[in-house]
Amino acid sequence: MEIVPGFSLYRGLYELGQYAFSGNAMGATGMMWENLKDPINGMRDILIVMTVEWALMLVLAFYLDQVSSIGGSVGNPLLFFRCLQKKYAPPLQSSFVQQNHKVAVDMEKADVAQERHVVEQLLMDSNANQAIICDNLRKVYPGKDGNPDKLAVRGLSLALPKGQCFGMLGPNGAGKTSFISMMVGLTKPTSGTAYAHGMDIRMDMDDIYTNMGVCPQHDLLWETLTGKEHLFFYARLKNLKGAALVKAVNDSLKSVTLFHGGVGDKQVGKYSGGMKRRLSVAISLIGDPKVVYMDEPSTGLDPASRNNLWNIVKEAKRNRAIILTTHSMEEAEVLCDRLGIFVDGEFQCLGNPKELKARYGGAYIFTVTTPPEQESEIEQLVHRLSPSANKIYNLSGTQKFELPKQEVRIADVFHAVERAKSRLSI
Ligand SMILES: Nc1ncnc2c1ncn2[C@@H]1O[C@H](COP(=O)(O)OP(=O)(O)OP(=O)(O)O)[C@@H](O)[C@H]1O
Repeated sequence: MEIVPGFSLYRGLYELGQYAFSGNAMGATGMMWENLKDPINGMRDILIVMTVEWALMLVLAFYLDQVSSIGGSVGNPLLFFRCLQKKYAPPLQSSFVQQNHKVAVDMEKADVAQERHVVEQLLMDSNANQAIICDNLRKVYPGKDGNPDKLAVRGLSLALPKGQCFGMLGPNGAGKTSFISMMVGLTKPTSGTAYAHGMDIRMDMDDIYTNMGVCPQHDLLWETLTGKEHLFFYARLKNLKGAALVKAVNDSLKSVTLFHGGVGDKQVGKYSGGMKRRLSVAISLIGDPKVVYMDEPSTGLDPASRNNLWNIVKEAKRNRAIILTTHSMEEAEVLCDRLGIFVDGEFQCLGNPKELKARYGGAYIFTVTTPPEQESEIEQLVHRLSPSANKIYNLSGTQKFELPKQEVRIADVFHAVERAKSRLSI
């Protein structure tokens, strides 16, 4: 019975009480140290049992405490020990991780680290006059249906002055739209923040909106409204009124070449893709916003419409800060003063487009336009010239390929094209 902690405690107290009672009656002392050895009172066994049980209960209490904090692994004690091992494992040596004989070094690229440093300095300087400052911006989408969390943007730091167009160049799923969504207030950052002219995107979004323009990735237009009506609507949201409102709308239509011939008065449903995209850009620029975000503004446009749109953006960037996302290095080169290659939620490098191209560009870009039915012949020709050529663009007969520099000679490409001209309409 004494193995049960409550009974051993009771037995010990009882024996102490008995000794005290009889000692009191006989004018002697109560229990002494030497009485502990007496096998009749069993005090020694009681103390041993209680000491051992105290140690066991301590371990059990620690286990239950850890299990409840790990979350429901009572049925799997191994999981507990694995977690414990992980939790109390010695820290890894600095940023070196030895994995399967490969040494991975977690090191931020020099230009990205430099940008982070600039941002830190600017944040400490109360007179800093930057149009946009992003401070360690992170976006994590919680995992659903047992899938792990998705880290879409991993600690992005960026400073952008007025008059600069910054390009974010990256593949699908890199996190460009997630970044823009945070900047325009569609989603909240998981951590970090950003400032547009000193206003915090976490608290001052209402004020930021009055000075911000957005060209979303997909045109958000009403098919039954005219281009002009769209611009009137958005201009009024920017508090334009009276003559200033009419002038702003007409100037805007002219700037995107939708003014003449009454195009601005046609319903948007009748617009071509290029016209819709130009209207979206005009909407983003109406009301003279000081900060503009453009998410892949030229996606899906033919070369002529794209050039047209590029001219509009070039003109627009003069007195504002623009952040533009794109898949095209060519677009970034034409429009952007500075460029960041954005992959897997973080910048891989930052710099001006020429600098980055000189540093990393190992390929020629070969663009060719033919009637659509001759596309496959062009593709075969390119692969004969350069077996590992990569097609990066294809739209109604216009194809663009990346040819690795070490695989082709420019002269061979020109000769091949000259010969092909006799059979193809290049
Ligand atoms: N609401 C969401 N919930 C969960 N995951 C998301 C959500 N939105 C985006 N993601 C994931 O985050 C990652 C980044 O997506 P994002 O759309 O920002 O990339 P992107 O660079 O804009 O791609 P694209 O060029 O195709 O538009 C992707 O893996 C995507 O699947």
